[in-house]
Amino acid sequence: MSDTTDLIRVDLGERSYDIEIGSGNSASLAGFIEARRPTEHVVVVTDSNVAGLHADALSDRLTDQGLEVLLLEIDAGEPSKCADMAFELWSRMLEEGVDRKSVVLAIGGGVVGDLAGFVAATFMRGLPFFQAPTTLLAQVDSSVGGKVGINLPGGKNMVGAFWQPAGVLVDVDLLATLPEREYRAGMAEVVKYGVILDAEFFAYLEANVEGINARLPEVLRHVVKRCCRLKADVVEADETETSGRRAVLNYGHTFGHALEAATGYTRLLHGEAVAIGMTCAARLSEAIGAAPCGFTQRQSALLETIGLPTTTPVDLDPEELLELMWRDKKVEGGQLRLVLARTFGDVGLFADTPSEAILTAIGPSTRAAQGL
Ligand SMILES: NC(=O)c1ccc[n+]([C@@H]2O[C@H](COP(=O)([O-])OP(=O)(O)OC[C@H]3O[C@@H](n4cnc5c(N)ncnc54)[C@H](O)[C@@H]3O)[C@@H](O)[C@H]2O)c1
Ligand SMILES: O=C(O)C(=O)C[C@@H](O)[C@H](O)[C@H](O)COP(=O)(O)O
Ligand SMILES: [Zn+2]
Repeated sequence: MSDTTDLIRVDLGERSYDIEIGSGNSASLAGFIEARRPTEHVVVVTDSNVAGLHADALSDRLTDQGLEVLLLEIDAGEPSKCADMAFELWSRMLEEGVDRKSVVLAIGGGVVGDLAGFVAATFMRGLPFFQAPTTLLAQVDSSVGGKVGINLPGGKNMVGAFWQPAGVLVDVDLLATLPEREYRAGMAEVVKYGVILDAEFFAYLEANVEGINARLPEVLRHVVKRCCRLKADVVEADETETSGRRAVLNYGHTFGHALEAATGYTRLLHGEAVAIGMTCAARLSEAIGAAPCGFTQRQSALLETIGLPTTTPVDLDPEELLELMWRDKKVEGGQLRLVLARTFGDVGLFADTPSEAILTAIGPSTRAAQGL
């Protein structure tokens, strides 16, 4: 373990918590939990990839340190973020005698975190919940802020809750085993933070693409810390997405979630869908005159250098995608509200965007061209 860890405080009154960021610090997970929610029993939720790589060993360590551990493993992948899987976890917890003194610990990526958090929020009307994120995406975004939930076949994250974790322990060393494609997908959310909140951070990413692609530890630590602080600030200002401030975190997501649903949650990773969605949002921002000419080009250049997709798959029908976009949780009073950009570091909610402009921003479709 490194000598130093960084602590980021998420200030939410009685729901406040720490994000601890370090290298090798997952070795002290038991102490991190017990210092915040004294307990004897931990329900560890993980997935079939993370189990053998990290979660089994971390669970053994918790046991060695005196905690009783129930280890629950789900199949890896987005399709597990569903009602059937939540039902299976609730049922196992009931059978195994989990009670209100137990805590739930997610060890995995955003799928594990969102699902385990939803189960924690609902089992016996709510158990304390900890996150030990193991993907870049989860370390910079999904483990922070308390959005937990599951997908419906027709809509992403359609059932869920705001259930803040009692603590988040980020060990960047765990990223060493992350497959390249998953790492790049996490970078999409990182780029998002630069675009929506911090032009200087966006420029830092542009200047450090080599270090990013090489996963240099100092670059990773800086990236994780900056994203967590930026997200914490937004969540502190608008915990439950009521005032509209939190909606900025949704940049690219109305398009992205439609792409994920249209492809059955199996073809595109969330981060890949967000990268394409951010490109659509940027194009639309320019088209309506909100963002200056060249904005999309600069954003796409960074996404593409990192190896992320920026074009809508040609077999998808823009009209069908637009229909799916109307299921977005930001739809209000019969208006589709989209997060669009004014410039780097400055985005906001826009209503009344003409459908034709949205369809054009989604991009050309060979299906439409073929009259399908
Ligand atoms: N709650 C939020 O605020 C929020 C924010 C962003 C995204 N999300 C959600 O997060 C999900 C995507 O998360 P994700 O990208 O982490 O996907 P994921 O959880 O599916 O993990 C990606 C893949 O990496 C594997 N993996 C995880 N850690 C690993 C490691 N250290 N080494 C090797 N393999 C590892 C997993 O088994 C999986 O196959 C989506 O459902 C998205 O909607 C939620
Ligand atoms: O935390 C948030 O708020 C976000 O919007 C972060 C997003 O990256 C994340 O994908 C989130 O799950 C999307 O939320 P949703 O409310 O649009 O389902
Ligand atoms: Zn996201």
